[in-house]
Amino acid sequence: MTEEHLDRRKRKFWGWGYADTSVSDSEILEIGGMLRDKFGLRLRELAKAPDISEIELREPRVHAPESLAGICQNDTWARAEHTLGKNLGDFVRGLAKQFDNPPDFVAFPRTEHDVVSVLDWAHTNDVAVVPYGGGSSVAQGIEPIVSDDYRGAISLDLRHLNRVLEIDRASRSALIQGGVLGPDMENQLRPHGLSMRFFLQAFEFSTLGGWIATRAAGHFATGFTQIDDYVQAMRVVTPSGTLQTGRIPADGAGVSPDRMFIGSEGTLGVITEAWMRLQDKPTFKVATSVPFSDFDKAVDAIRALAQSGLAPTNCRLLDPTESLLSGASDGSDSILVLAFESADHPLDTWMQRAAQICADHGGRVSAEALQGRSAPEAGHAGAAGKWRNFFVRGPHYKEGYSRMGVLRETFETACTWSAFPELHARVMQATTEAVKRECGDGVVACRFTHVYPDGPAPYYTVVASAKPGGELQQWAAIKQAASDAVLATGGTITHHHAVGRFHRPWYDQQRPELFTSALRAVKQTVDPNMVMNPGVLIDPK
Ligand SMILES: Cc1cc2nc3c(=O)[nH]c(=O)nc-3n(C[C@H](O)[C@H](O)[C@H](O)COP(=O)(O)OP(=O)(O)OC[C@H]3O[C@@H](n4cnc5c(N)ncnc54)[C@H](O)[C@@H]3O)c2cc1C
Repeated sequence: MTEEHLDRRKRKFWGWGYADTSVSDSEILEIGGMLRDKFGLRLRELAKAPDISEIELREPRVHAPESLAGICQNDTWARAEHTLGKNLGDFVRGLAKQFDNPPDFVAFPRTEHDVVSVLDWAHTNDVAVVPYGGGSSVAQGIEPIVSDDYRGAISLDLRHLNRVLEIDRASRSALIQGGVLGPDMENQLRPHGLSMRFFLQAFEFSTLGGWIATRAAGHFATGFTQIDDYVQAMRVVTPSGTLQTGRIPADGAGVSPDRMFIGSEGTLGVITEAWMRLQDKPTFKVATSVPFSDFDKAVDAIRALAQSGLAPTNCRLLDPTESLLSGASDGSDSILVLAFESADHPLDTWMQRAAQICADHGGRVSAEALQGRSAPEAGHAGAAGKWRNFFVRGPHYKEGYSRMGVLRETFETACTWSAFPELHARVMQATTEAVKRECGDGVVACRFTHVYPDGPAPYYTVVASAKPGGELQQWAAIKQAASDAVLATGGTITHHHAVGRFHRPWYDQQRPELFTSALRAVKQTVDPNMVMNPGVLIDPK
């Protein structure tokens, strides 16, 4: 990919992806047909996507100073593009042309020095700064909503900090700039035979800095799941100065400075670079899918797998509704998508043992898997293939759901295995009741995205008919019921979607009070004027 290509390809100001690509109407209607036929949803005529000429933004409250003018833009496209994230409410508001909180301008730093200059100016002028990676936040992390205590708010888009700067082959790690998108990073690592293998669903339009700032969780279902495990060292620019942590494989020297910034969601500073742990490209892969007629037995099988030490790369359990939604089955079974990969050794022994565990718990395991081989339909075909395609295309469908009047959104959590049965029962009951009350129809589906020896990360999908103009209220009521049930039964408000502004009410309940004071003291030190992403994680002033 040439530099020109990286810099100039325009992203949509609303929706997902580049401005010159779109999911076709026929693809959206095909999904709509499935939802109508299988779940009885009421579809609307496809709404037209908004055109930039129809978008009206409030006048900018502040302007870039002369010294920064060369890296700043305040045209309607740039401001609109940096207003909304990628959750249901963002898509609904975008479609309704509601861009109420645009940044006053957008800064596009080309160097770390530019980042320092922007923060210096913002800090001195009481202007809030919202760091922006790929803008794939589903937690209102990038929407510049700030109080009148600030003279204005700007978005700091890091897309030009998009280079792999140095590779340490012996230590299998690389120094990478924070604004690089997933595919651009992998393209630069590939010639070295290396990969981060951190394929979160939003991989195409999210950045390394965004992953670190939100504690994202990627491709691996066990072992290395969250970005925390991949970070070796990092460099952060704060309004009080720049901080560089040391490159150490494991460090016992007190509280970890990396851990202070991982998950800070742009509230403490800007992650400009990080040394990241990489993987060799896997050459051995083995995969299968296992149907279970009993969801509870499937859960027991996954727990046994998670505690076995086998560490499957993929270990995703889809309940019958999730299987039906993704086309992985006809909805009568739960499906486990199971895979192992290695750059070093064949995996038949691992697969054999995993298949036996599944069979012991009632899974209908293929003869090939029991012999340690891939099932003929595994990977890119059959149930696993259908699930994979749906997963990869998923982000592109999001705007389509809103356009055809389908209320579709997800929420996720993590809990211990001992807490899971009650959490799942109460979450399903509270959410299903809220969905029926608010929408009159609809379903709630569950899958495990990640599993740990001590518990799963359950991920729920809601699909229902939307009330025209009432979608935000419908989802607010459903989300409230679901999140209250999650917290009441020992779950976290988010395993990997971050806190942002949207999850604040529950994060405020979950976070220990003394920790709030400590976090505030840290913020006071690195960001004394509280200009960094105010309203995210803790109250600004
Ligand atoms: C369809 C879809 C699928 C998704 N799938 C997953 C998934 O599988 N796993 C997962 O973990 N998440 C997922 N997400 C959520 C989202 O992709 C992650 O939160 C991601 O890490 C955000 O990265 P970004 O670069 O887009 O950050 P942005 O959305 O731009 O920003 C997110 C937050 O990080 C801050 N930030 C961004 N860059 C920096 C930086 N360099 N320095 C400091 N702060 C910064 C922002 O201020 C903001 O608070 C998904 C989202 C969508 C829309």
